[in-house]
Amino acid sequence: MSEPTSPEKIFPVSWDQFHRDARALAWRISADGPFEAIVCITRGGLVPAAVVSRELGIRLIETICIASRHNYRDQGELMILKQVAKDVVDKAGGKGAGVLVVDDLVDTGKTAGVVREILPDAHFATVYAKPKGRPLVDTFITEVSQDTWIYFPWDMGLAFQPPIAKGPVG
Ligand SMILES: O=P(O)(O)OC[C@H]1O[C@H](OP(=O)(O)OP(=O)(O)O)[C@H](O)[C@@H]1O
Ligand SMILES: O=c1[nH]c(=O)c2nc[nH]c2[nH]1
Ligand SMILES: [Mg+2]
Repeated sequence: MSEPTSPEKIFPVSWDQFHRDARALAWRISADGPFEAIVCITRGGLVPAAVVSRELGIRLIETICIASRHNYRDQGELMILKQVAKDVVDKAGGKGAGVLVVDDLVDTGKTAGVVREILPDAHFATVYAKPKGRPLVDTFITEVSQDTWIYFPWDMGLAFQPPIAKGPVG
């Protein structure tokens, strides 16, 4: 994905906002359960999975470890570093029924597509969604345009902001 240049194409999310949105996601999927287990897509799915598991009382948490962006924003070859444990797949009749898959966002849908192949009957939930990936998730909270980059709170720190009247720096 190319770097978004105009300010309206950047979507920064604070911890507070992320917590509210993850909790809203839990509310939205609460009627679709009960779920026996959460499969969290690391690493981004770890944070919403913690919030959703607390809200819905789900204590069986499994991971599937996937990396697709090896140079921050550039999408490369998708690598599955760790598969879903067999007992979790088997628990769900082999296809994921009763399993909740959680990730922070769906962008191109590549990651969600790979996990769907493993757990086709699971319920897929992400906090944010972009249009290309949206058909691959069952529930999400906020949609942003495809050329927006979402900045998550764990990737950011406090920084000085030059006054608007000074114009762009550099
Ligand atoms: O819909 P896609 O185009 O596949 O992109 C979405 C995925 O990309 C990011 O993960 P990434 O692979 O960057 O790893 P991370 O979760 O460890 O940050 C994000 O957390 C999603 O899992
Ligand atoms: O921090 C991120 N923001 C995004 O918009 C995005 N899309 C894929 N992967 C992403 N990571
Ligand atoms: Mg991820």
